[in-house]
Amino acid sequence: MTTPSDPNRVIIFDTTLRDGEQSPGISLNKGEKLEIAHQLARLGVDVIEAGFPIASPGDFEAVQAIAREVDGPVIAGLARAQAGDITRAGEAVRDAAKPRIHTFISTSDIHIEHQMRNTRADVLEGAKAAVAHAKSLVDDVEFSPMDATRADPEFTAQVLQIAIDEGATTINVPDTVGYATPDEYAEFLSKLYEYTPALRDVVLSVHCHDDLGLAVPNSLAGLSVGARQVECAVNGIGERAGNTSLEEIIMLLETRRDRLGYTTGAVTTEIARTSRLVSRLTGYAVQPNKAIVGRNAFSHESGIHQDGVLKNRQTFEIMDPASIGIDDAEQLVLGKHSGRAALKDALSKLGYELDGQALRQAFDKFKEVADRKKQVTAMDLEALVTDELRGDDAVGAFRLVSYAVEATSDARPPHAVVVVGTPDRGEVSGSFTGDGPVDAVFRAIDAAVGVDARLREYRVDAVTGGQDALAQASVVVELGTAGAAVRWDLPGVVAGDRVTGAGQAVDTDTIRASAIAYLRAVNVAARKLAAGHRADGALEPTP
Ligand SMILES: CC(=O)SCCNC(=O)CCNC(=O)[C@H](O)C(C)(C)COP(=O)(O)OP(=O)(O)OC[C@H]1O[C@@H](n2cnc3c(N)ncnc32)[C@H](O)[C@@H]1OP(=O)(O)O
Ligand SMILES: CC(C)C(=O)C(=O)O
Repeated sequence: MTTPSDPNRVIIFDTTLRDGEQSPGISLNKGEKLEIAHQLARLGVDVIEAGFPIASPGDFEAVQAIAREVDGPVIAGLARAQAGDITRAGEAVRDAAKPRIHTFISTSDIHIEHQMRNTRADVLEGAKAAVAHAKSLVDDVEFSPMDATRADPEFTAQVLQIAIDEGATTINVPDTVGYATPDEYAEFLSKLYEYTPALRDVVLSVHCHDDLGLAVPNSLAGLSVGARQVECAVNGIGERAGNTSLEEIIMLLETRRDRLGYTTGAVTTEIARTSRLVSRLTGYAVQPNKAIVGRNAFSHESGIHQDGVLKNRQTFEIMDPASIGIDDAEQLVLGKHSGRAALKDALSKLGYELDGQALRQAFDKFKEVADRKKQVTAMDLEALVTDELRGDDAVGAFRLVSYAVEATSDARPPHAVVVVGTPDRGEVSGSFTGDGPVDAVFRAIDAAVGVDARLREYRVDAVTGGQDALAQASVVVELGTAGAAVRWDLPGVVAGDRVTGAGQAVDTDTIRASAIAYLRAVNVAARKLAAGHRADGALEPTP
């Protein structure tokens, strides 16, 4: 490839389809590799390392298909310093508009002695032959001294000199086992420049692994001493702990261009889509707190942060989610650390404009739920607010004060004791032994209040999924004066009237939600009775 004229332009070399695919459990077929390669081209990467053609017929075909079909980036195939590998890689990338062969051989003594079981002289010879062979097939040849950061820099420099002499146009210095620290890596590269001045005539590349979590900092350190190509993989996948994460390095360079001065050709708005595609096709989920593409990367949960973001996003955000292609980031996540500002904002998005006492009430309820529930979703919030807005637990109605239920798996039937606040008689209590815990609570309520309500419908739904989901209880009761022991005076109640009342309530505790819903249903029915409604809904003229 032609070297960019801007000296600070960083070449993005994507190895998702080669080193990324080396992650345990990942195996991409030709169609999947093509789909990812097309997306990488849309993302504007400069080089796609499409695979290791000697590895399998399938990988060869995938590299060949990418070379033939994907326009824009350089298409590279990896090859050991072996004639067969290089020939195969050459065949695979031949039809690309911009083909590259990337060949490598180790320069560390540990690899020379224990893996390749040969000598430094063999490595010098192997590198020379490999680069010469690759150069006979394509113009664009990249050479890597594998395990360089654990190798003798002088010997590595000697190998690099040979590779450059044979026509390598990019020299990539891998931290193969993710061992170097940023200072060491920068120093190592500086030494290579010192020992091999010809390195200034080619592109120096960095390829870092994340074994100690230093892949991105090491890549940045490499750039600081002159490297201008970064090898990286989407979502940071790759051998063992993975490679430099593509989205992190690109957004680091783009976001901190003010300080660092580097540019890339990346279309950053394609980052989120690329991450999702790679995650879906590889089966590798992205951790929620992953920088840039994690679900939480643009979310704020705590009240102080949310308040700041609502006032001005820059208070707690260094990047705009839209810049990586996220237009609908759920920025404010409601949980136990959230404050009124975020709650008010979330409610307003749901169409509820709450202030003053109503907001305070909703906030208290929200905190109560958030203490028991990891995250309060929009659906939870809506259920809570409508619950709160029903407001019929207030003055003039029955309201649940407390309940206790005893339910066991032995023969004893469940027993409930309930205390209810009444409009005119203070707190009254009742108890009942029922068929089930909910039945016991409902009948204990009847006993406390002094009604003979008939349960017509009862349903419990989970508002959202998960173990800590809010329960929404829906109850319909029928209440009548005929034969019922109604022991309170309601103005206008006519003997023989029967009416229905419906109530709903939301709580993390199913029994509590059920009890409140039941009392609300009783309140509604009692109000209807007082107003002279019949069970069929028609108005009964009161005498
Ligand atoms: C750091 C990296 O990520 S390097 C890339 C790693 N990626 C892969 O290995 C994925 C694809 N690999 C494969 O499919 C297989 O390993 C193949 C097809 C390449 C080779 O398979 P095999 O011939 O069965 O060899 P095997 O994998 O058992 O061993 C690797 C051989 O390559 C040799 N080798 C390793 N690196 C190099 C190199 N850069 N140049 C030359 N030879 C090398 C080893 O010394 C060993 O040779 P030996 O069998 O004579 O001891
Ligand atoms: C082949 C080389 C570049 C490699 O993947 C490594 O050393 O990690």
